[in-house]
Amino acid sequence: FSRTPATHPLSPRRREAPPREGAVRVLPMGSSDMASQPQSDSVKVAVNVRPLITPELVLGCTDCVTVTPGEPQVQIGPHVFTYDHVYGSTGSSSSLIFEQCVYPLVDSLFCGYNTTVLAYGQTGSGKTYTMGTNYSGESNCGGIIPQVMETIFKKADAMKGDTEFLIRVSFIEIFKEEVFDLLDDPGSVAKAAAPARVPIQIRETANGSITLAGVTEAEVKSKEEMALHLARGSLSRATGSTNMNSQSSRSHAIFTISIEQKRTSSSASEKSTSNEYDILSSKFHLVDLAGSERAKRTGADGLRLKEGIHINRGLLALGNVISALGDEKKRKEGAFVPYRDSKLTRLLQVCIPLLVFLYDLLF
Ligand SMILES: Nc1ncnc2c1ncn2[C@@H]1O[C@H](COP(=O)(O)OP(=O)(O)OP(=O)(O)O)[C@@H](O)[C@H]1O
Repeated sequence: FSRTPATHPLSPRRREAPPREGAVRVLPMGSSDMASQPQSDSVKVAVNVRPLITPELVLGCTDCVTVTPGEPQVQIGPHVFTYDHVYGSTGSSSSLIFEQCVYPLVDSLFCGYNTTVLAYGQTGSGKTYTMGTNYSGESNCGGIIPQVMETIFKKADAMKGDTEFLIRVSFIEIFKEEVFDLLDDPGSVAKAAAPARVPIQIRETANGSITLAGVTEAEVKSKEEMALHLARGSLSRATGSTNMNSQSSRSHAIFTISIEQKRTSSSASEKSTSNEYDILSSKFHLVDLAGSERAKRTGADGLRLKEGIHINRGLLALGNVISALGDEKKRKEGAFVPYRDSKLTRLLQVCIPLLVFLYDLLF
């Protein structure tokens, strides 16, 4: 069976820092199994503060984010924000992000939970770098996605004595409010502007789950094979140059790893006595959002400006969904959650239950 959480109520943050302006809300899981776990284990919100990059140093930019020593807290001017973790700058080393925030999710994946890591932040703040979405098999191996891939195959290898695995990947982007399959055509590069691209339709099944009609789900047998799909999809992803990022992602990208585990016959007899599963299915969604942007600072006009408007609209819809889920009173009253306001929230509706926000900071 698949232990996909069915609902996803929100609870207030455990720890508050004055003032609360701009604080990121936390989304806990909702199934009865998950509800029995401590909230602190369910959801984490982490900030990764990237260092200044060469063009910024050339312009004489300086850091304006201060990390409170020994605390997962950042200060920007008079405002203080507290999270579960703060990485980069004088906080913990960014190399710990995977171990502390993501590794436990890979464990959950193997226990049958759907899990999600979502990178959110201003354009140029380092989301793609942190997620490792552009991993080509050589560079950027410190990114989250390559480490997830490696860990999944290591775990699967260790379990292959009594478990069969079917591992598949899909890779989609939401570009100007249309969903595109990034794995549908191996040969094409930079297809975003090509009129021939046919968007995928989002469908809702009778039991309320969201599916993407005809999306490519490629079976993979090794980390290398999975990395090839990631690299191929990333090449197809819509990117463009703005004043704030020479290679700015112009779409929200979701790389999904699906795992089906089946006990082999040697362990089947144990299974019948231990009331275990036949097939356990779970998904890991790795979401690299396009960055929020201000046209004045990105210098966007024409097509870029239109893209920016779509990006901001999707992010605003995501914020509204999170706010709606975060209002405990409204939630208890069964208030409306505006999932249908954008394709992004529609798709994330299925993966919001277990969510790690990676909040990349750049000021
Ligand atoms: N931790 C880091 N250390 C060094 N360089 C970094 C780091 N994070 C990001 N960068 C650099 O900063 C630049 C912007 O990063 P990136 O493209 O990942 O931003 P982004 O948030 O994905 O932007 P957008 O939303 O526009 O796509 C890149 O040149 C990247 O190499």
